Amino acid sequence: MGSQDNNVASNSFLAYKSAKVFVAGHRGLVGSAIVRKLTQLGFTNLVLRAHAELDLTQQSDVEAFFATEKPEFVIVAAAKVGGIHANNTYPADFISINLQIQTNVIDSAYRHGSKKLLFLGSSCIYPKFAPQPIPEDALLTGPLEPTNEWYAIAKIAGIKMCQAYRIQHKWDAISGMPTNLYGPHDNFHPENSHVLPALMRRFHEAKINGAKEVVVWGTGSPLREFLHVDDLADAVVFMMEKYSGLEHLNIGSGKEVTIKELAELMKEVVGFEGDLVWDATKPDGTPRKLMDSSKLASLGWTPKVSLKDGLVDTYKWYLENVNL
Ligand SMILES: NC(=O)C1=CN([C@@H]2O[C@H](COP(=O)(O)OP(=O)(O)OC[C@H]3O[C@@H](n4cnc5c(N)ncnc54)[C@H](OP(=O)(O)O)[C@@H]3O)[C@@H](O)[C@H]2O)C=CC1
Ligand SMILES: C[C@H]1O[C@H](OP(=O)(O)OP(=O)(O)OC[C@H]2O[C@@H](n3cnc4c(=O)[nH]c(N)nc43)[C@H](O)[C@@H]2O)[C@@H](O)[C@@H](O)C1=O
Repeated sequence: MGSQDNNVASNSFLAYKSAKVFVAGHRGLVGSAIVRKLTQLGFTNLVLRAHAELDLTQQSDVEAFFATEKPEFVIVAAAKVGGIHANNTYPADFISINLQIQTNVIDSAYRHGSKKLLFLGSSCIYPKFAPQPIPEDALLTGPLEPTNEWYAIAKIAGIKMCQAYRIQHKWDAISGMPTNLYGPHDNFHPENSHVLPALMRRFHEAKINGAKEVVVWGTGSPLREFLHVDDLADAVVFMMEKYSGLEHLNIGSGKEVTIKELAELMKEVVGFEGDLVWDATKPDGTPRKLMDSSKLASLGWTPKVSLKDGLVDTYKWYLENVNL
């Protein structure tokens, strides 16, 4: 599969900065980074709706929105998102809300004439014991990681829906599968967030309160691949311009660290001087999920932000915006 699928008309994205672009989920970690990137590039006609203005689980509201606005390009960064604890605790929300949002948006975008849509999944779509680094064709080759299988099933359905609309309707719907992300506008909730923002907040509060130790979940041995959200936004724009194919594409940094290494680095960046205590009653989740992002690399995209620089940047943002 090349970067272009010959059966589907490919539309330049970057040539028309006045084109109407709907970024669903623009207040979240990913959506806000995409809006920053598009604004920097000179896009002048972004269509944005906060959750309170348009609930994307409501089919008739989504339908009315697309009928009125008719966006030419659509990027789906709205979803019910959370870390290992949230995924494990609210499986019904993760499967049902995500299926509803993506089904409503993808179908309405197609029927109201959008030229191209990019759907975002996640590296959790792959089997728990997939070969490492994980190639795109490992999808649906084995059982999923139980802590996030409900979310993963919804995301797999999103990939398949884009493929089905491409095959049946010759419509330019593509999918990107990002690895674990972080950066400005992340969710810093103490329990429901991902590991990186959770630890940033916990170390920061421990430093401010003079605590002697910080509790970190699990054993510290799982490996994770982190990508700064500005790199992800860059990859999304790159795919909108350069990629038109049936297969989803992995979007990763290619660099993995253990959770223990992440915790030590976070401790250094935040400036906490106490000890780490491991809570092995909390789940580790999948042992390793390094993605093979060589297909995206072969089209010409590479990440730029190192984990250390990204953590420093994110902590600065946290101090200025969250810790008021
Ligand atoms: N964060 C990560 O590590 C990764 C994220 N991704 C993917 O990137 C995408 C974005 O994730 P991320 O930015 O982290 O998530 P966030 O939770 O930061 O943002 C999601 C956005 O979607 C909005 N949203 C949720 N439900 C609805 C709804 N019913 N109607 C309208 N808007 C809604 C949220 O609004 P509100 O907060 O008001 O509900 C929020 O603005 C997701 O598809 C996710 O799977 C993939 C891999 C890793
Ligand atoms: C992006 C990705 O995100 C999720 O999968 P995950 O990678 O397992 O996510 P996580 O960031 O929550 O945990 C990573 C590791 O870190 C450990 N860990 C330590 N201390 C804390 C802590 O304080 N909070 C959290 N959340 N984890 C902690 C934790 O025990 C685990 O070993 C799914 O939503 C999945 O669907 C998905 O797509």
